[in-house]
Amino acid sequence: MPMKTWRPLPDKDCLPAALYRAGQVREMDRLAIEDYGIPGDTLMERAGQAAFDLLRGRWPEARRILVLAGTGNNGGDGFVLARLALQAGMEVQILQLGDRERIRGDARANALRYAALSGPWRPCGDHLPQDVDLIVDAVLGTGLERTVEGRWARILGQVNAANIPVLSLDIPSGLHSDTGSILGTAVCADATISFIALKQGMFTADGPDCCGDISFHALDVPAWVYASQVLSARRLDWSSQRKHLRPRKRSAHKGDFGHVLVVGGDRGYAGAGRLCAEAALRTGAGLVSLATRREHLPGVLAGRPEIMVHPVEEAAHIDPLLEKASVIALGPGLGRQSWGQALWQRVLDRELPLVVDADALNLLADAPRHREDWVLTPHPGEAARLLGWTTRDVHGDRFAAAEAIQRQYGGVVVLKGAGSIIAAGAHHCPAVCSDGNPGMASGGMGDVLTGVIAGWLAQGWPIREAAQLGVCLHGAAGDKAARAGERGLLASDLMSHIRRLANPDNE
Ligand SMILES: NC(=O)C1=CN([C@@H]2O[C@H](COP(=O)(O)OP(=O)(O)OC[C@H]3O[C@@H](n4cnc5c(N)ncnc54)[C@H](O)[C@@H]3O)[C@@H](O)[C@H]2O)[C@@H](O)CC1
Ligand SMILES: [K+]
Repeated sequence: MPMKTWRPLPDKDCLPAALYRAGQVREMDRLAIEDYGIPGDTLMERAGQAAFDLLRGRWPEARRILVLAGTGNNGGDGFVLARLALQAGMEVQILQLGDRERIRGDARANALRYAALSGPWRPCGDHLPQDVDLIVDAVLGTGLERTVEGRWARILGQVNAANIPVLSLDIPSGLHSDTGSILGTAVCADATISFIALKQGMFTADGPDCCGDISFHALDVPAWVYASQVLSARRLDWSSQRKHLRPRKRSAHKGDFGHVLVVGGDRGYAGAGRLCAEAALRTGAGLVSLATRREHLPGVLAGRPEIMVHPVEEAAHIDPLLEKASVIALGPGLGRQSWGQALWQRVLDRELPLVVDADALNLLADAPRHREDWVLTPHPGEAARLLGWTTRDVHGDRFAAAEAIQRQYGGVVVLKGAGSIIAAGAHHCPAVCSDGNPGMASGGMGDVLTGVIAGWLAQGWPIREAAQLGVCLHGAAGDKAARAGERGLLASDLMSHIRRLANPDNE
């Protein structure tokens, strides 16, 4: 059999933005097969071939291939790949999870084709062979319907513990296509090649950890098949968002770019307000004021004199500042004491676009309100409080959590964490940001995000667009800063990158 030439692994920029749920991809399969007349066997052949091409390109030295196969069509893809590998002269073995008698249809046809070449195919015992160069995970795909347990869980655990590269077909086994949460146990792959459409769960919660490098093959399914489905989510990154930015007019003055008022920084939290204010300035806000405790003034001014710092000891002191502001960022270091509570109440009475973060979200959870002109930026713990869910529930379905907060509280919700989700109401599909890295799990990063979103709002962007631009700019700045290492990354390390990225022409 002639060997296909290798196409390089597409980088993130080449991945489609449209994301779907497993049920939608199943419907696309059905349409392609029944209405367009592409035999299911042909789709499976294309899937196995695409995966084999990727394998050859990424691991050219691999000779000994172990394919872990389930009993569904995901296993069928694995049988195609196994046959192609065998025909290419590789040493191949298939370990079967589940009863091989249950394999049906196209998967069965491909299992028999493989067996006809005398390829080793044996039931999976309790131990994973270690003398292989590569493991192909073809156990479970979009058909995952319950928790992975027993022998299956033990074997997937051994796959993760072995120091052997793993390629997952379609989606890592055990990862839920719709939520990105692990059902019991899931494979953590080095690379995943996804077929027909990207699944929304690959980009949030456990998805990024499990998938490794994501690659995509449409299996030449025609465009109208995609048109039959409304995408369930949209993948965003800075490289797509930056296209919305235009150079400033030469005649611009600072009044054109708004005035952000940051409200926060109770005793002991001076840094939060300062980080937020500086991030708004670096994003391009014309003016930034910070309303905070009197004792924080000297420190903030010494470090960043461009921030107009105002002492606010009583809530009424903030009124003149509210008159001048065009956007408010409320919450960084606000605390939940009487000082923070009084400011929260005072600010809520004004009709100004708001970014609400940190303790302001906890105050909101205590006394829920609904507004359309705010961006709420909870992390999973704050999201859980807003909803009365557990943090585990939030992690279990981050899309549902973000949408539920949006329904209850209005505006635009940014659910932070790996694969931040932006929910903006029933008329917009949720977005998930694929920028960012675990180095950003450190104090002050949320304050910077709040400032960045407020910075875009101040420059006139509508709240949904400001939230999208903000989340992606923040994630991309974090990725740039993390080039020097994820551990030890500081929130303030993002500032110079925010500035550079916010000016795409200068990058
Ligand atoms: N024509 C098609 O439908 C195509 C399907 N493709 C592949 O087919 C996959 C979907 O195939 P299927 O719908 O057959 O589903 P899967 O192959 O993902 O698995 C379904 C089987 O696994 C069992 N199962 C589900 N959860 C389990 C668990 N936790 N523990 C043990 N067993 C479990 C189910 O009972 C069922 O027997 C895709 O992910 C993709 O890899 C591709 O070949 C492209 C074409
Ligand atoms: K899989």
